[in-house]
Amino acid sequence: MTTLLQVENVTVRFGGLVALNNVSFTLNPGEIVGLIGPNGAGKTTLFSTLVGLVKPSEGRIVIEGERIDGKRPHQVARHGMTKTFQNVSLFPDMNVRDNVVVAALSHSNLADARRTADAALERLGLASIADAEVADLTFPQRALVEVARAMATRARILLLDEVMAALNPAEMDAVMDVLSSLRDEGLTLFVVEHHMRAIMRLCDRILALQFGGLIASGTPAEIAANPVVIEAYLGREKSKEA
Ligand SMILES: Nc1ncnc2c1ncn2[C@@H]1O[C@H](COP(=O)(O)OP(=O)(O)OP(=O)(O)O)[C@@H](O)[C@H]1O
Repeated sequence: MTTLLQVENVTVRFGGLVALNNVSFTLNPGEIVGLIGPNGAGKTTLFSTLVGLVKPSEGRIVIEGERIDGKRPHQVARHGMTKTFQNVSLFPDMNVRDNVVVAALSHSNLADARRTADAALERLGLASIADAEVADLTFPQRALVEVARAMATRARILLLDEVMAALNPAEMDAVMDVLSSLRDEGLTLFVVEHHMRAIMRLCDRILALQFGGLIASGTPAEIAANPVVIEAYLGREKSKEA
């Protein structure tokens, strides 16, 4: 399979703190990859680094043969990778369509941006609420509008940062069905979610971070059975739930 994104030996230091330590992995077209790890493991830093909000201290990030590390977020978006923003991405005073139009304006004039926005809303089953105010939406609708905004940038790699955080299990299942269908159409999703059930059900592959380093990578079943991951993360979650 052709590699879409290649992350090679990426290290990020904030002063003396090593937030990411020599991280390497690839993402392929049409897969959903989860990123897990305890609080402070470096998940947000990795997402921010991928989209150009944080510059790596060392390493290379390559999309289809072109280096994107050191580029700014709007340039990275033009290479096809964008990220949702945890809880803060939507403009509450604007309606759903305009929230998505704003994202599409990064590459289009207004008329094209409106068409792109309407197509994304239609694709995600949100056409009927295009004129609704964001403040009036349910949590699952908000989650899908965030995904629509990311899609409207024409990204092929969507980094989803806890878009399902506020959802109940049934709502999560509905959003996961939509995400799976986007994957089946060829989009690549890289997902941070604290709900382990969602991560395990949704992802084709999972990467586990601890103290800024990748400690494991594998299918959900492999990750769930990995003693290092259980010790670092799942064990704590299980003991929290108990
Ligand atoms: N801008 C920054 N300046 C200094 N230190 C930072 C900065 N951003 C993150 N860090 C530190 O880097 C480490 C990794 O943080 P990060 O937020 O990436 O972890 P995380 O896995 O996303 O955690 P959480 O699950 O709590 O969101 C932490 O020790 C954090 O305090």
